Amino acid sequence: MNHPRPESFGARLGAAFDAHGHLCVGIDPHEYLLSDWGLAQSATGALEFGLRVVEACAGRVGIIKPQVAFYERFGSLGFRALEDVLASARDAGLLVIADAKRGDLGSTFEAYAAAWFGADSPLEADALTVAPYMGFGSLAAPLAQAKSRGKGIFVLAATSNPEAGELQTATVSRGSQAGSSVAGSIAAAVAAYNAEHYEAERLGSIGVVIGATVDVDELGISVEGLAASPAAPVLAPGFGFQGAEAGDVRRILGASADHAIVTASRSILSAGPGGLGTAIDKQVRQVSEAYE
Ligand SMILES: O=C(O)c1cc(=O)[nH]c(=O)n1[C@@H]1O[C@H](COP(=O)(O)O)[C@@H](O)[C@H]1O
Repeated sequence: MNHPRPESFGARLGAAFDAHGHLCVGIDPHEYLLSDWGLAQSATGALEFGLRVVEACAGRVGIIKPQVAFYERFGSLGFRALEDVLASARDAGLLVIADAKRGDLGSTFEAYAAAWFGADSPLEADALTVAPYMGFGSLAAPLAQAKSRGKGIFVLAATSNPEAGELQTATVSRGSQAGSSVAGSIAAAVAAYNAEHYEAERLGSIGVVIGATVDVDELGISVEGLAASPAAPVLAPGFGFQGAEAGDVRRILGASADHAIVTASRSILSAGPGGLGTAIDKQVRQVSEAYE
């Protein structure tokens, strides 16, 4: 069933929060998960895996996040499988964040945006994760394309991996954000972009990635700045397998928790195909209790 979609990504995200809460299920067909699920180590196995997750998510959550790398590893057949998973998610009315963590400069980034945002692209998704480490200005083309096509972008700011702090706490030496941490400068740039380009909306369409395992104060991120209207959505992976608990989302993200996407992959997917629905229901309950 195809639902008519509101115009901006931020508006669609707000509708998904209202209808289904804040949980996002990641689709990460790790090698060991394909084995545990009794599926082949192939694009066909990853396709079957993705389709079953989409089926279990439909009606239970509003947002999914396929991890592109687990499809890319099977080459063109893997991309074909991902295209089918994306099509099935679109048909199910799920909001799709393609986790491809793309990062490049100007005109090259424009081509990535065409791949993930193009209306006639087989890889079309609602939003894309991007890396800003070639400078926030390198995101100009995808930011403009996101705006014109009603898509969203999640910019890595403070990632959940333990080694990330070495770079992301470093001090920016030049420009309008001089003196801020790298993570803080990205968060501030995203907030400023939303204020300028999505001023009339409750939620901006440009978000940040903040791992649920990080200390936002130590990273120099202003969660109040992210929560100011229009609020920046926060994609927060790190729940479950990486150790963060959904019940702690308000403590971890403070004022920006209200606009957070609570993301988990392995902790849910390890329930296997038979237990997936129950595992999602349980996680949805835990997340909604955290928001009561
Ligand atoms: O952008 C992401 O989604 C992401 C950012 C980050 O800081 N940490 C992080 O774990 N992720 C992704 O989120 C997913 C986490 O998976 P689990 O640890 O199994 O829940 C993986 O697909 C990661 O690539």
